[in-house]
Amino acid sequence: MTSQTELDSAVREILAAARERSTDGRERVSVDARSLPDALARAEREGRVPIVAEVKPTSPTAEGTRADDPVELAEAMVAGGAAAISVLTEPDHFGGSPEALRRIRQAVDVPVLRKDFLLREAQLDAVEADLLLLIARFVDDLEKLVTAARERGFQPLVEVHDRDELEDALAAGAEIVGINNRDLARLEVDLGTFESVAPHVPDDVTVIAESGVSSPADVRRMRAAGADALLVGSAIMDHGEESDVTENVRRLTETTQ
Ligand SMILES: O=C(O)c1ccccc1NCC(=O)[C@H](O)[C@H](O)COP(=O)(O)O
Repeated sequence: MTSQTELDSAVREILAAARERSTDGRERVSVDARSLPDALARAEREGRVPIVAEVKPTSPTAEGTRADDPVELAEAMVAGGAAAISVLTEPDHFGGSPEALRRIRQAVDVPVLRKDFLLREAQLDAVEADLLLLIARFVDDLEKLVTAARERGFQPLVEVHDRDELEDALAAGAEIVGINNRDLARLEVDLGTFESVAPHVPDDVTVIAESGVSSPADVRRMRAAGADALLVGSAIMDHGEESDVTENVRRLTETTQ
């Protein structure tokens, strides 16, 4: 785990809030998950770039907040060809909620990823989702949380930012790895991160390029570097302009080589 003093102040606040959020009275969930690898394969067969489109009302680096109904946003993303949907459930810094994810998963038929800052087992039970994000940098016992996620039926997506974290993720049994181009210590984005870490991911592991993808040229770059899928939030949500989410997704899913 990274020392707290090395982290951007916004990330320190996010983690502090995650630690304090109550998990009282929760029952353990049991999920019948929709397969992400199957959804990615289907997009490939149908000639779409596999995009995991993110419902992210706001963020510490966003220029504003989108107040649209999250279900309408997710449906619009699927209409644009998204292979899966990622939903921020963090309430204080990203404007998300477990309830928004629950409604979205009911409304769409693609896999839904719960994107949050999960630090301990009881936090996994807030809502049913097909995939759960576990950030290697922030989790003390990654193998324990990967196992706990699988016991509930979730597909864990383990996020890494460098080779050491990738080794930790693989040692913990990760079968789906996200390489985050955003350095969560400084919040700077560099697509070169994916290019440097992805060659070390074994062929039988699904690898997703996360963050900083905003154009067809970025899509081509990440695909050339080996991305099985791309996770895109800001460029689709377009917080400043509030442009058409379906068109924003379609521009990426229809990217040709
Ligand atoms: O997006 C942020 O501002 C942010 C700030 C602090 C911690 C995490 C943050 N983002 C989490 C993500 O991983 C992204 O939402 C996701 O990968 C999509 O990235 P993007 O397409 O660049 O919005």
